[in-house]
Amino acid sequence: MAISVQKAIDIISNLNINTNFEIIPIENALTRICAQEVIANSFLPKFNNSAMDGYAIIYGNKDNELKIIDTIFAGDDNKKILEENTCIKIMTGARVPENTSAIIPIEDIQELNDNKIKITQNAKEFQHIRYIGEDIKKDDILINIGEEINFSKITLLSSQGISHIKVFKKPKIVVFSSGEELKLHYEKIEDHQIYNSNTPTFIARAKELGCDVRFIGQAKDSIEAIKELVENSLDADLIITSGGVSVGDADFTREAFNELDFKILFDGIQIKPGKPTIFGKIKNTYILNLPGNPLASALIFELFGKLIIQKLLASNEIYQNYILGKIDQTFKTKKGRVTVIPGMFDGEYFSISPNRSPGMVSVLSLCNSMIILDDEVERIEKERLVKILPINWKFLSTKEKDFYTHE
Ligand SMILES: Nc1nc2c(c(=O)[nH]1)N[C@H]1C(S)=C(S)[C@@H](COP(=O)(O)OP(=O)(O)OC[C@H]3O[C@@H](n4cnc5c(N)ncnc54)[C@H](O)[C@@H]3O)O[C@H]1N2
Ligand code: MOO
Repeated sequence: MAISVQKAIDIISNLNINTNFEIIPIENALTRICAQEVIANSFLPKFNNSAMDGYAIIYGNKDNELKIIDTIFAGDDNKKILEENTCIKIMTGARVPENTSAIIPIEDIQELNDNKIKITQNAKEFQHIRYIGEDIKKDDILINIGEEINFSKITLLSSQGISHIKVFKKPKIVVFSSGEELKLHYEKIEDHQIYNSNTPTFIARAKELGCDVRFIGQAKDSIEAIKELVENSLDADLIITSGGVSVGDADFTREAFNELDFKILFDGIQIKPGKPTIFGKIKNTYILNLPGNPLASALIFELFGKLIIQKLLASNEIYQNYILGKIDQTFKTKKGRVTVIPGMFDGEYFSISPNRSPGMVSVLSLCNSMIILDDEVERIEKERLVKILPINWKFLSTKEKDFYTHE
């Protein structure tokens, strides 16, 4: 029995995932999910320092002639302090003398004789001093468990001198295909045969999402052949396959799974396209069987498969997020089932893809997003705001959101 979209999401978000971790150099950590709370071990800046090339002064002396008594470069361990009516030349990033109360940029002074300067512009007390800890405080949480290590996290880690980080192991995903009419792109095909485009799509997308992906081939149309491929892959966290589950005479996938003690988590989702989606588990390996129709399988992958992968990655972003944009045309549809509509969002308007039959392969190459209509929607007026779910940009949320477009 097909379940609701909400129920499918609940099942996915409540999956109990066994996670493993490893410790790796931060250089290799990009896109990995952090498995530890990273705490700042020092203040940043570590010391008060100059934000400008200029002169450290005592603010109360700003209207006087000031004698230059020293020069400090970034990295110097200079302990000299200012005396009345003196200044110290200082470079950007250098530690400021302890009693500095302003930095005067080099552009704002006039050089006088006798190694003296005069300030020619207005100055404010404490200007151009970067204070200890104003950026990061010691013991601040820098990265939470479940956050993805991206470039800006690498900035944090390296700024603290953290060389290694604990991350969750990449999930192992196995992809195989069934359906003897399908040939892989490197095989010769006859006129009556078609290329398998789903399998390479899942492989590419699972890799993009940060998984270790293994392709184990094409099953012949027999229960035994499919069983063999599945049994061979039970070391994986997730097996993704497509097709072979509808009512056709050559649809053996379902029987093969059943013979392997398949525990069904859901069998069918009340959604269009993509109803014949099956998700379950054989031993410790999840199995996602997507519809054979290429567009249906790709959209279902985006809506549900991506969330399953986020769970397996141990990411804390396990829900869809959306962007609000206007629809560029009035749209009519039949109500009664949640509908996924692919389209192109240009930053302001969402344009529904004119082609969107579930069996098409070309559609998503011209789309960057989708909208999800709830089962009550019959008509959406032009210019109305709709909730746009990005497809090939990762735009997810740590909180579950209502992403339906309501009438
Ligand atoms: N009598 C009925 N027929 C169908 C129903 C139905 O309810 N009653 N549902 C239709 C819907 S909706 C879908 S979706 C498909 C689901 O079929 P399967 O998931 O079992 O997939 P297949 O029958 O194997 O293939 C369907 C279609 O997709 C093409 N395909 C399959 N795999 C690939 C691949 N790896 N790469 C490219 N294209 C693929 C396949 O050639 C078929 O054209 O069933 C409908 N029929
Ligand atoms: O529902 Mo099928 O999933 O239209 O392609």
